[in-house]
Amino acid sequence: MSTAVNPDLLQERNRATFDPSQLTYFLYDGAEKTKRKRYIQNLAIQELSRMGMKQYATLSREEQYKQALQKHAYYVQTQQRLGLTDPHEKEHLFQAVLPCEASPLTLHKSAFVNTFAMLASEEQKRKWLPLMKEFRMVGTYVQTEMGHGSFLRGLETTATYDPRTQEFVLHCPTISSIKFWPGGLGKTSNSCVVMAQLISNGQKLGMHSFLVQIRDLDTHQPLSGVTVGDIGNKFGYHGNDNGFLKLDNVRIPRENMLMRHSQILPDGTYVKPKNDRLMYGGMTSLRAGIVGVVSQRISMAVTIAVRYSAVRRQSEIQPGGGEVQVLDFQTQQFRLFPQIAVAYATTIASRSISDYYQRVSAQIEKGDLQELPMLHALSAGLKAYCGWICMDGVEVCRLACGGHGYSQASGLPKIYVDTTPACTYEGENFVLMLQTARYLIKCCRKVAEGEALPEVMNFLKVNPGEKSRLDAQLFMPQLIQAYRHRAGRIAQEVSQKLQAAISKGVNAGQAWNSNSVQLINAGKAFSQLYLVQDFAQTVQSFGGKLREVMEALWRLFAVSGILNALGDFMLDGYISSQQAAMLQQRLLDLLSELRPNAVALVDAFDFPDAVLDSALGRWDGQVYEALYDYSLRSKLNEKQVLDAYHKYQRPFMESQWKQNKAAALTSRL
Ligand SMILES: CCC/C=C/C(=O)SCCNC(=O)CCNC(=O)[C@H](O)C(C)(C)COP(=O)([O-])OP(=O)([O-])OC[C@H]1O[C@@H](n2cnc3c(N)ncnc32)[C@H](O)[C@@H]1OP(=O)([O-])[O-]
Ligand SMILES: Cc1cc2nc3c(=O)[nH]c(=O)nc-3n(C[C@H](O)[C@H](O)[C@H](O)COP(=O)(O)OP(=O)(O)OC[C@H]3O[C@@H](n4cnc5c(N)ncnc54)[C@H](O)[C@@H]3O)c2cc1C
Repeated sequence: MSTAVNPDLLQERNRATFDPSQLTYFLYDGAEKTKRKRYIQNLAIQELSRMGMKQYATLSREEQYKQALQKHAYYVQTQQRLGLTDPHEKEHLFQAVLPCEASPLTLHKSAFVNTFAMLASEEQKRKWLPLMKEFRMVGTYVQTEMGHGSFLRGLETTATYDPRTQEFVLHCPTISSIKFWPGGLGKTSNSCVVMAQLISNGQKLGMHSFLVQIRDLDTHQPLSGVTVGDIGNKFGYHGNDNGFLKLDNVRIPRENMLMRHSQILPDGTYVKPKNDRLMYGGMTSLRAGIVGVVSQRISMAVTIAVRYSAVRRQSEIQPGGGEVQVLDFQTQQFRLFPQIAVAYATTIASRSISDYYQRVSAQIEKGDLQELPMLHALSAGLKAYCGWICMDGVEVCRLACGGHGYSQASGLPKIYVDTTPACTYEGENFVLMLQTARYLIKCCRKVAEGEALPEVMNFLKVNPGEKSRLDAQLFMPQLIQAYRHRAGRIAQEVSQKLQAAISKGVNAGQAWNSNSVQLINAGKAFSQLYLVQDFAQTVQSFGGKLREVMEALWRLFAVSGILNALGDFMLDGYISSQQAAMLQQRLLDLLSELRPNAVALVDAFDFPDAVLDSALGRWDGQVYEALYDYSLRSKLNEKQVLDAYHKYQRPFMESQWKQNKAAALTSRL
């Protein structure tokens, strides 16, 4: 394969008006840390290549599972060998080892060990954490059942305390109570944190967590009373053995209930937690983390699509003027540039929600639960909103690559199937957004009662007759104010509708359901406002040329967000039709303004080729060579004439000939 860089890509890089390495340093916290990231990733990529790892897309499901295990083992061992302690460095390594390749061991640390550490008492941690950390216990987080995932209070698996033996009896009483979906459960885990309804002294005490061993630690055979296995092929995620688990009167010692927040005493007496939502802490942590996962996925997808669009030449703009880079079509820019903006906006939001999570967790550790509701509302809303826009964005990128985007060689199907479940796992997005809306409605009531709100919620104090002062300059404060007004107006309006329905005697549940489409819209508007504000704040920290480019990108994010939900902004007359027309024109101007920097903006993400795993998104732009090479490696090309030809195709063809011969004979008679 040629080693030269495609001349179109070279020219794109030369015409950029800013230095992309400045942006790379922003993303990876400086030049030194960027260098270190590159060292770690290159090392892993080279070592894995020497170990003979195969391209994910060319493997069968079983092979994907096996290779994911092999790679995950390499990931943990390399972490240890390099003495990595910084979580970012671990993430860089992980990205290079398992890029969008689901691993059966992912949940061991992120969900099993972390949830255990959050919910176990100090004594329990002393006993079990070492076994978990040295992978003697390999585990996952087992909550969802066949019949219930969203509505946790509906879970049916029971943990009944038996004071005579001081044990819990874990039992799945119905087919719908079989645990279903947990990652790594089917074949890999020997232990798990199980969520079950606690029953003691005949009292139902709600959902609690239990440490349950499901397989023998040496033979790996399922223990007595345990039926466990893989749930079968899915939409994607094939490296992961998402599993089912049926517990049939399985007994575990009393000490296996995770007792940090609530306890069962030996005689069966129940000690309540300070706040029963603390049990949900593991989910909150994962939701905050998912914003980072999906932002990485859209960043990868848009890198591929923009580089490919710079290399791909097809059709003429000027008849006879020669074929142009497809990136020069306004429609291509209209599809792709907002995705670059989404990639940066969500990356920035992922950092701030992660910082906020750390801050509030530290307060919770000290017993201060004041910010828990806000953390829940924000992590749920951002997980859902960013999940949606990143999933949609990945698909936009795939479609923008035309036919080749449909090939696994593009890397885009692999990214898509790895992004889309983020809209379902860790809380189905609509369900989560309704939780955010629940918080917004509570805040609206506070406004009505004249109570103080947290600073970030002050947008709910809406000025009803307000008109936008937006003009063609697209000043930051006016754009942000548009989002504040819209989010406040929608939340207040739906809050009033709920109040009105309730005062007419409609019960609260019915009133909620009848307004839930608008409640979702309120949650989205709030989450979008958060992204717009957060992105704006970051842009203001840049200087020089970089600031100019990032301000244009921010404006594109803000303007396209308004245009995509124009009704929301115009319904109460806040934005006039003249302003809407002005925004439509300014959006097109922004596309032209950003055009020279499109490639530099995606280059700044600094994804190695092995991470993108894409014939279309290669750094050197040699896409046709890579596509052809991928095709030649197709398993179907291993033989010139396949067995299937002799077994099915030829007999079928011959049967058709015979039929036709018979028909010809009949017609002659
Ligand atoms: C890598 C892939 C790994 C995947 C793993 C998985 O998928 S694992 C499986 C992932 N599965 C899922 O994610 C399942 C999704 N489902 C759920 O999380 C819950 O069923 C629910 C939150 C939807 C409702 O729960 P519910 O019926 O108990 O609650 P309710 O509506 O009656 O509200 C009661 C109060 O609780 C509050 N509150 C709620 N959550 C939290 C929290 N985390 N923190 C703090 N607070 C929270 C709420 O604000 C409300 O406060 P208020 O207003 O009364 O002061
Ligand atoms: C790849 C993957 C990995 C997973 N990993 C794990 C894991 O490790 N551990 C684990 O325990 N689980 C896991 N899950 C399960 C996952 O958490 C659940 O599927 C998820 O929480 C959604 O629940 P559900 O399947 O019951 O959806 P449902 O609730 O049945 O959703 C169906 C529809 O009903 C709607 N709906 C439900 N309730 C409401 C409501 N109150 N208001 C409005 N609409 C509603 C939803 O919006 C959705 O449109 C995983 C799932 C996937 C796909």
